Amino acid sequence: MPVVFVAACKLPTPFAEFTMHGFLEKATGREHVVLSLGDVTDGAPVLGRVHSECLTGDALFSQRCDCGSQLEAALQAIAREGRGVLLYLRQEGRGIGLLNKIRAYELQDGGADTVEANERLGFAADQRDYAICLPMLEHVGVHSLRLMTNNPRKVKALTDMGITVAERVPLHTGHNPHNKLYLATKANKLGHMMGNQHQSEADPA
Ligand SMILES: Nc1nc2c(ncn2[C@@H]2O[C@H](COP(=O)(O)OP(=O)(O)OP(=O)(O)O)[C@@H](O)[C@H]2O)c(=O)[nH]1
Ligand SMILES: [Zn+2]
Repeated sequence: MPVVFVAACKLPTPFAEFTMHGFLEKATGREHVVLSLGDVTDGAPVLGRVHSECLTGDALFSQRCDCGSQLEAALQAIAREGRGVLLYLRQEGRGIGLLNKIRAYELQDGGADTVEANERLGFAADQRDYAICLPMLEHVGVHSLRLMTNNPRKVKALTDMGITVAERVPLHTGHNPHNKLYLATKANKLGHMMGNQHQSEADPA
């Protein structure tokens, strides 16, 4: 088992009182969490978000990306529904870590885009591995998601490991003048879907 469950507690937030489930990834020592709300074990597709850590956007209000705004919007949507899960994965900088992300930002300050910067540093454009999601979702009893994301590779990664993604729910928020090029590059080079169309299993356009 790549991750082991360690402990769970209540997590009151401005949006709702979630339950926070903590996990340890044995190979790396990374600590991940799932926030859950309501009964997510009844088998019906669960509104969910698989969020990759972004210290700058999630905690420090950076406008270089859309992460903080997406995190808040996802938690609000789950709270509105009264039911859902958010996986917070410690995959900072698409898996390259905070200091390398700062190196990548430095290159971007000199004109590189987000993909070129990673490649110049010797990394793939996206080094994330979603394998840990399966045991985390199994632990909280979720097998089917309505996934809030614009990233089709995230949908494919979860589907390939046996999670049903019943619907992709677009998550367009946090656009500002500082992240215009960043978002355009995600759409052009990383395949992110910037349209607002919801996609369901029955309608996999
Ligand atoms: N290497 C690198 N990582 C970045 C950069 N900007 C944001 N990130 C990281 O990218 C991750 C978020 O990925 P995104 O590509 O923004 O979005 P996503 O998770 O693939 O897709 P969504 O589900 O639609 O949000 C976080 O781990 C951020 O720290 C960057 O310029 N370089
Ligand atoms: Zn970010």
